[in-house]
Amino acid sequence: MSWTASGPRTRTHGFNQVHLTRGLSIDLSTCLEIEVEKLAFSLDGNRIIMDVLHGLLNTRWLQSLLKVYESLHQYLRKRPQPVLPQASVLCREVTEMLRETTRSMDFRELRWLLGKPDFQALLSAHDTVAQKDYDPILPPLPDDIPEDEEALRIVCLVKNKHPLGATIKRHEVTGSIVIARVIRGGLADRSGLLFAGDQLVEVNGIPVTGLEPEQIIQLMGKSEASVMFKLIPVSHRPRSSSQNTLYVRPLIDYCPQYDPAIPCVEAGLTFRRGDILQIVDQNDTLWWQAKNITTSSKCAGLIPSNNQLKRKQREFWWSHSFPLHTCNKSTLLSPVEEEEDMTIAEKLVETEELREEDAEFNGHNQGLYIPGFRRSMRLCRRKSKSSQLRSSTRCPSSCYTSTVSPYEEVMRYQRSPTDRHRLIVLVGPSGVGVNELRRRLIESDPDLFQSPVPHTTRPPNSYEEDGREYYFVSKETFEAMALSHRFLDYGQYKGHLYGTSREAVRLILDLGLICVIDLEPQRIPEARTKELKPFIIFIKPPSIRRLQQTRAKSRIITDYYVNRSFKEEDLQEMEDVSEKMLDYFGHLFDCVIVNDELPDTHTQLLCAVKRAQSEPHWVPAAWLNSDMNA
Ligand SMILES: Nc1ncnc2c1ncn2[C@@H]1O[C@H](COP(=O)(O)OP(=O)(O)OP(=O)(O)O)[C@@H](O)[C@H]1O
Repeated sequence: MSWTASGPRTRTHGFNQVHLTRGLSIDLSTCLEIEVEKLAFSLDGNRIIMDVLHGLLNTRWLQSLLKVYESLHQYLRKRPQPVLPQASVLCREVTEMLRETTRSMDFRELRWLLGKPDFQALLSAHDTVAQKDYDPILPPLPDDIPEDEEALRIVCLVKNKHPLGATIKRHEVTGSIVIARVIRGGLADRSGLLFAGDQLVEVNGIPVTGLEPEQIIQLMGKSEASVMFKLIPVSHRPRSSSQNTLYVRPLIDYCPQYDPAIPCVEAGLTFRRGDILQIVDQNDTLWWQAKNITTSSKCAGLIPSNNQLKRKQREFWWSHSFPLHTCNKSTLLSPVEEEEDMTIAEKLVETEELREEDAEFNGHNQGLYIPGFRRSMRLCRRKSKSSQLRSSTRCPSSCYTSTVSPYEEVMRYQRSPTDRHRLIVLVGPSGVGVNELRRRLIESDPDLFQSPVPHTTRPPNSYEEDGREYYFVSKETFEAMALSHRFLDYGQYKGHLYGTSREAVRLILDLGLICVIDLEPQRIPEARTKELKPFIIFIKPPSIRRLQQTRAKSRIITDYYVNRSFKEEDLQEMEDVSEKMLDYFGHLFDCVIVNDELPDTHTQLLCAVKRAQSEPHWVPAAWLNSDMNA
């Protein structure tokens, strides 16, 4: 059809004159065409608008949508009725008739076709729809239902592909079989007819007296569509707990299959460290019921209670021990330890070392000074990072787990525009690009992002200003600050102490800016406070192959005179350390970003930082409850 902007043609139907619901006298696309023609008239032939409208009308998707719409309309008008409600009966009759005339090959083939299981299934489906027979057929109720309804209850549950959602046990005193627990959200719970403590009398008409719980389970498994229970209701139903819903972040992995203590493995809930669990039932002191929000589990499952976990903490089903150890060295590194961290090669070339201000990026960029990027600061951090990661892997878990709850209570927190910004913490293996990304972030908007000025015991150089490159303090002052936990992290490099203080961070946050720091993962607990509400971003290396490709021209910061390029073993170590960090500290990371192509990573980081400040995230409940210590 050709379109002109010359005004209406001969057709005079108006869109609003066509009654769509009373049956389409013309089809919908014709109707729209007429409307567009009318518009052409009123738009005085505006060709551009008309072309747009015609283009739209002729798009494939709109045409398809209109076809669907019209088909549905036709269906609604016709309201098709089944020709006969029992096609399978007719099929049987035809098959019988064909049996009597078996001479012809065609008849035999037709009989074979009609008898095929898929054809029979098709007819059965047709009959179900034709008869609108969607309800399951329940077995008839027994005749001998006692008059006192509460004395005995008959419950018939229709099975589906999900488990029943209840466990049974033998009562310790009476020896009778009782419902041990009803799993929240499961079939039994949704029926509202089974309760913990109900005594089981019969299953599918078979008395359970003398049967073992396992035999009863088998009995239930045998019934196909439904299962019928005869029960003596529990006299005192436990009142459904009115506690507020509790959310926790487990600090361990848990797999019911490896827990010999769980009352029913099938009812157990698997979770990983760092998942978010919604605790829906705490009535049992040993086994709670929870849903895994992270894996979107619909039905609750059993998880060990806090007390149970603490009791079990040394048993083999702990797939990972919790890595944060209170015994981690909080004292300052001794010179001897520092010495140990240096390789032989580094010691040999010590005379050639760079002055720290000669580093590749020392904070000066186009008139803007960004503190915290000096070589000494970074190298001291790297040394303490590697030594502490080693010490945490050596240390037995018992020193920590005996004192810390295996579940951390969490809540949703969304920063309000009047709150201070959340502290942004970047974590990653050495060389992955944490400093590069931090620098790019700050340079992208220095009026919003800032890095705290570190403290050092090193004497200032002539060109340095106190409070710009560093806060220059005495060793005594530094040590006193460290002892009173005023540093988020600190370390020693070539006899001098370097550290990032809470005050320096606070100074930035108080200005309404976003403070960005990098931390070694062992120091994250120092920063996880109600005041700072840190958002922790893990910078992960890509695959070794991608590292080889992307880091071909990159330089690794060293003690040497020249920062050298990455060697194969550097890349491998980066991967290994990254795995370890994720393994030990993954549950503390709010976000993981793979640093593959630098510009992409920078964009992702920027988005993550914005989300941290404006979207809700799970945080420790202690950060939000005024009566809890944080
Ligand atoms: N995605 C990337 N592609 C290419 N080069 C990169 C990428 N990310 C970082 N680099 C480069 O890799 C080198 C090391 O990065 P950077 O100094 O930021 O590491 P780091 O994680 O801060 O290490 P450290 O903790 O040891 O100081 C730098 O030369 C940096 O420019």
